[in-house]
Amino acid sequence: MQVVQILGTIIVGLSETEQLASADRIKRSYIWRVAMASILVAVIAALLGRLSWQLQKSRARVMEAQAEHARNVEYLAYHDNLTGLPNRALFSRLLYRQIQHAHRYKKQLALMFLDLDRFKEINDSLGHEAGDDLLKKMGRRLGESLRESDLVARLGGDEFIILLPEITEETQVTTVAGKILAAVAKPFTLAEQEFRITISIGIAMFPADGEDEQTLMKNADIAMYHAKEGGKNSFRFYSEKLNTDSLERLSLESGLRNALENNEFRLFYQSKQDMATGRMTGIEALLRWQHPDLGLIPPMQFIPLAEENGLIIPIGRWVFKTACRQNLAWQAQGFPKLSMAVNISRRQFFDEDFLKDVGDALQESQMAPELLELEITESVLMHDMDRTIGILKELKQMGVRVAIDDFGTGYSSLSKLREFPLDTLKIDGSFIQNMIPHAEIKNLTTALIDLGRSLGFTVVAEGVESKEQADLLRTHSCDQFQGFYINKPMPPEEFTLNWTTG
Ligand SMILES: Nc1nc2c(ncn2[C@@H]2O[C@@H]3COP(=O)(O)O[C@H]4[C@@H](O)[C@H](n5cnc6c(=O)[nH]c(N)nc65)O[C@@H]4COP(=O)(O)O[C@H]3[C@H]2O)c(=O)[nH]1
Repeated sequence: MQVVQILGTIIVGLSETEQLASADRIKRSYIWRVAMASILVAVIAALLGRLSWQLQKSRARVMEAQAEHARNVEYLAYHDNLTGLPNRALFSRLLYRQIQHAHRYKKQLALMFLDLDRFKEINDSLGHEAGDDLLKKMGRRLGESLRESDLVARLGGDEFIILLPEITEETQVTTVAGKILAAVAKPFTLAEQEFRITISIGIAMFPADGEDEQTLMKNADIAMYHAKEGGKNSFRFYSEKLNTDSLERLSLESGLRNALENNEFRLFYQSKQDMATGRMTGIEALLRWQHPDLGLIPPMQFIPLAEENGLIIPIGRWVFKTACRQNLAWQAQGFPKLSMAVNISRRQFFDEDFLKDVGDALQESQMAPELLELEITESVLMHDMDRTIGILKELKQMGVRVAIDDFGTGYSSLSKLREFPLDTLKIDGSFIQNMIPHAEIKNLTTALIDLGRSLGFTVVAEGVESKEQADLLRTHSCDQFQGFYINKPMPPEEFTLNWTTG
């Protein structure tokens, strides 16, 4: 078409230069348009290329994000999100593999079950944040006291588990357990305060104490339970004997269920004295279980069990009814009117029928409310402050007295103590028994006496065993005391006899 135009121009008779100039213009315009078209095509191609590259990149990003998500899900499924340690599921897998390996190469393994002593108390008194903080710090400390090849995991709550592979002799395990106890013994800073924490460790060995995961875990748990029973802050290897003891615990539990019906509980009584005059000021009722086969069982062996399974509620009801009745019986026999103290466990105190049960016991026995003193521990006090204060106020309205028991062993916030409507502060026996040999405990005990008195409480020293202790307490203006130095807890008949003659 353009060639025809050029020929057309020549035909109309223009000079050669003019004709060439015109053809040249048309040619340049043609080249320019071709160049523009090529650039356009190149730009479009470049844009398309970039688009496809971006598409590929974003596809790769999506795939990477999906992989990352899958990795996160897997991490969360196999790790404890508080401490970042492997969780039960991952530990179980790794343990299974290690057992197979140890089996094939005839090696030993050690499984350690760890449980924090009194973790609940810390959680309850300092709050869950401090409890979580402690668990995180504990996880880190455990990791630091082990070798790379050892494995530590958190099973949940305050339970940790450790696997030591390639053990050749038991002493290696003992060394590691000692190292762990020492690492944990250093103070922890929680809620800006320093705390000392202890743990109990139960150890089961592969293959001696079990050849599969379940048996090893169960036996390490049994050993841990016995380490706790034996005074906490210690470790214990599993043995057949421990297993028998655990079976005994089970039978104890089933026996406890029938003990109330079978009338197997007894109350023993211990008196309190005025420090200055030596006059008897009150009586404490202490529970015992007269087991048909095992004999007289002290409360600490079955009360935690009764707390766990809820039996403490009917047992506790029986305790304050019996104690009120006994007090009235003594009054009827002509003995002076004295206060009767009864221990209340946490589960009982927060039970919805608690106030009604106290009221019923008073009404039924016709004992004056001001003669009933309920002893609660520091951990009850700090568990749920608002609720506790509400219950204490209602008890006050009923005229009942309240004592804080085992004072000094918990984590009471001293500044909060004044907010509770309490009457008596009982200093724990462990202070009294250690204040003569240890000057710092003596100072602490006298500080507790001063604190209690300054808050207007009656201060009672528990567990006084010697004249020396009683004399020291007297010089520091303690109000009353209780302990083997005066008398041991005894059955009502013996108590009556003692009262008559003493
Ligand atoms: N080493 C020593 N110990 C002394 C001395 N004087 C008294 N004790 C013992 O110290 C414990 C004092 O009672 P607690 O601190 O309330 O501690 C009580 C209390 O927390 C709990 N408990 C006892 N009876 C009941 C009850 O009826 N209900 C509830 N919930 N808990 C109870 O069981 C704990 C232990 O009671 P028990 O074995 O009777 O032990 C009693 C008592 O026998 C002494 O001079 N030296």
